[in-house]
Amino acid sequence: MRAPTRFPALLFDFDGTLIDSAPEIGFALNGLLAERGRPPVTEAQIRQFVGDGAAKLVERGFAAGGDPLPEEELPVAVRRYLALYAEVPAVPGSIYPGVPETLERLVAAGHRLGLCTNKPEGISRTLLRDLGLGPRFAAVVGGDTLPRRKPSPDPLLHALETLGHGADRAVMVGDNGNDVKAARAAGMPVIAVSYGYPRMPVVELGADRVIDLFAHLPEALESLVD
Ligand SMILES: O=C(O)COP(=O)(O)O
Ligand SMILES: [Mg+2]
Repeated sequence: MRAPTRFPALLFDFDGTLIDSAPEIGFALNGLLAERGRPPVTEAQIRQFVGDGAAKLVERGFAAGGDPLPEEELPVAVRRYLALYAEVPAVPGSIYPGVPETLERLVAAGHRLGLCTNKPEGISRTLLRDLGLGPRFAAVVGGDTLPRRKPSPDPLLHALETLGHGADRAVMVGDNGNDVKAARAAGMPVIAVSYGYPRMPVVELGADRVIDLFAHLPEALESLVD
């Protein structure tokens, strides 16, 4: 029989943690900007813009050109961006090294996995499926699933309800301040990856551990056990 694990529930951020999605997001956002006669944004800018959901991304994309979109035009622009993004095929090479194997290993070791992303839930589910990662996740919570998204603890607590474990038996894994804040507010430890889109030096995020490779996650989880 498998030994019971100290942290049976593991929650993961998506963009910048499991996948390097900036090129695909940039393709869709620049498609929208081009349609509106706006200048494109660079991939480096996209990395700064991702993490607060689709509306913030679109807002930042327009503002980057020096001419912010009037607030009332944002919902239509966001819908168009999401339609363009949904058309971008999933790129298997966008999965960070070691992710599929490590997730498989964690599930085999008895962990239940949840995705907590600020990306819309529908697109997240489709992407997980197309990348072959869908079966690993027993819960998926997106930026539009609940009234509040990360840094609110709500998405994390909602995923934990589905997984059937309390925050005291769970760990969050993410790449930016929203992930750390949400985990803290939910009362759970957090591990940060150093290769994502953190918008500040990753050591300053205040995570319990920082890992440079996703494959180091099982070891980092071990080191959290008191
Ligand atoms: O802002 C987004 O759309 C996604 O961000 P996340 O997967 O890193 O939460
Ligand atoms: Mg992220």
